Amino acid sequence: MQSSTRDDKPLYGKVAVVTGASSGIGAAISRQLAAAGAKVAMAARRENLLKKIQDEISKEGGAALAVRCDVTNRAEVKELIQHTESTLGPVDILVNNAGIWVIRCMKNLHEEEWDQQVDVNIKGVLNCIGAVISGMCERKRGHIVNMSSQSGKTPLVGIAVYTGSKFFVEGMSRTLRQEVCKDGVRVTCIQPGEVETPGFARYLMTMEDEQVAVVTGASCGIGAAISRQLAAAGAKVAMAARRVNLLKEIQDDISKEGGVALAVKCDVTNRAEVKELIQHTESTLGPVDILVNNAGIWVIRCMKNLHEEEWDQQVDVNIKGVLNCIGAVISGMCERKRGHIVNMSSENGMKPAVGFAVYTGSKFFVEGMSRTLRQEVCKDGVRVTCIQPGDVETPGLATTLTTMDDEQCKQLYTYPFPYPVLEPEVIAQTVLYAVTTPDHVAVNEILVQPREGPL
Ligand SMILES: NC(=O)C1=CN([C@@H]2O[C@H](COP(=O)(O)OP(=O)(O)OC[C@H]3O[C@@H](n4cnc5c(N)ncnc54)[C@H](OP(=O)(O)O)[C@@H]3O)[C@@H](O)[C@H]2O)C=CC1
Ligand SMILES: N[C@@H](C=O)C(=O)O
Repeated sequence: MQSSTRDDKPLYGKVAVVTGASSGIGAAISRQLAAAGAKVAMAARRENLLKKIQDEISKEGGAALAVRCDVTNRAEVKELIQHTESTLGPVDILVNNAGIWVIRCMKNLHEEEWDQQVDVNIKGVLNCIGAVISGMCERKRGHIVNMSSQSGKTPLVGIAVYTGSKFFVEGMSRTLRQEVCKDGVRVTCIQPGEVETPGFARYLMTMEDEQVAVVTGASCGIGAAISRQLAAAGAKVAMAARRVNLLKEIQDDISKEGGVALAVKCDVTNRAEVKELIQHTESTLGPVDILVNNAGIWVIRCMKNLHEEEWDQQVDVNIKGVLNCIGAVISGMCERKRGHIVNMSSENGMKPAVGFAVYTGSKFFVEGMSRTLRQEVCKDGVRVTCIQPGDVETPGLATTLTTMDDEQCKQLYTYPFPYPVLEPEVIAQTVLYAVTTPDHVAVNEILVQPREGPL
């Protein structure tokens, strides 16, 4: 069995187990992980299909192992992991992809189908986690990726038991994440919409053609990282903020790297300035393909302390500023039948946090508006993505946490954090991933947090 020889591959030397690997998403995941340098144990009941994929991966210079396994059989799952570990090494990544669904209303009472879906989608996932979790925690390293579904978030007539099983995956995953986050183990849920398998092999994260992106809040922190990343991927980037001196420094850096960037002074709370930003961008770089609404501010202070001017500032930037930018690009994007709006939300768009009430409200606004806008423009060729970061090391984070004067909040939040937080580049990568997927693909939400700071 050949294994990856180049150690510049991101998963070089890692061992991955992928269930449901004989077709569809599981086969595509296996190929992608092998191409990234991992040694992949592919598990499914149809061993003949696995061996075909194994041969294809080997011809590409990858390392794959075909293992017949029915995930509903705990003994077979334990054998799968033992065989993998003795052949390839300790398991670093488990992808619980095996799953089945039947489209039939419950009132038609095909209870044996209920049992089958529970056995594969719930017990099968638990069997696999049970076989790897102790080893991962002992090694202080591991990643469990559970294939959930859009049905893990919203109900759909005819697939009640399937939906229930994916809600199980979501709930169990969120709890397991909290349990093992300090053991060096990460837990990720993937929530696909309809997927036409067989898979597609095009490598993501590269831009098909020169696209024009506008990034607000680009003078530092996450916005600066996004600008650099998009420019490096080939986009022409208009960077907007009030501190144009900082923008110009970043523009120079990008130019030295051979990229194309424009520094534009703009206060997103000023609608006229935003319209001028877009007009200048379109006349200089071309029609706007991507808008990244990144500019945002927050103040850590309990509402009862009544700093109402801070409330207004956060509403003006995080809500009105976002609306001003969308208002300046949405018609053009719909006319061109092409566009991508990326709204920088936050983990605080998903949960409350003492001291962040108005900020949290602004991010909940972003989430609700984005979900609705997405439905309005999805047939106009326009996509809307929300990025939901946990704590990210930026000037904003450092400033707000070190200048906090609210006693109640000072008891709650320490800085630096007791665990590693995210780098701005990590968030920039999520934006690049979302905007480089093919037009028919919509990455709607990406929640990315410090491993030890899960929701
Ligand atoms: N850091 C974190 O932990 C997290 C941040 N986020 C979100 O990420 C985004 C960026 O945060 P982060 O990089 O940390 O913040 P920073 O404070 O480091 O940077 C904020 C950026 O926004 C710009 N900005 C602020 N107000 C305005 C305005 N009125 N008009 C134009 N630009 C403005 C600033 O530029 P200038 O002052 O030059 O105008 C700066 O470039 C925000 O939306 C934030 O809510 C979400 C989750 C976590
Ligand atoms: N880290 C928060 C801002 O400080 C956020 O999650 O947005």
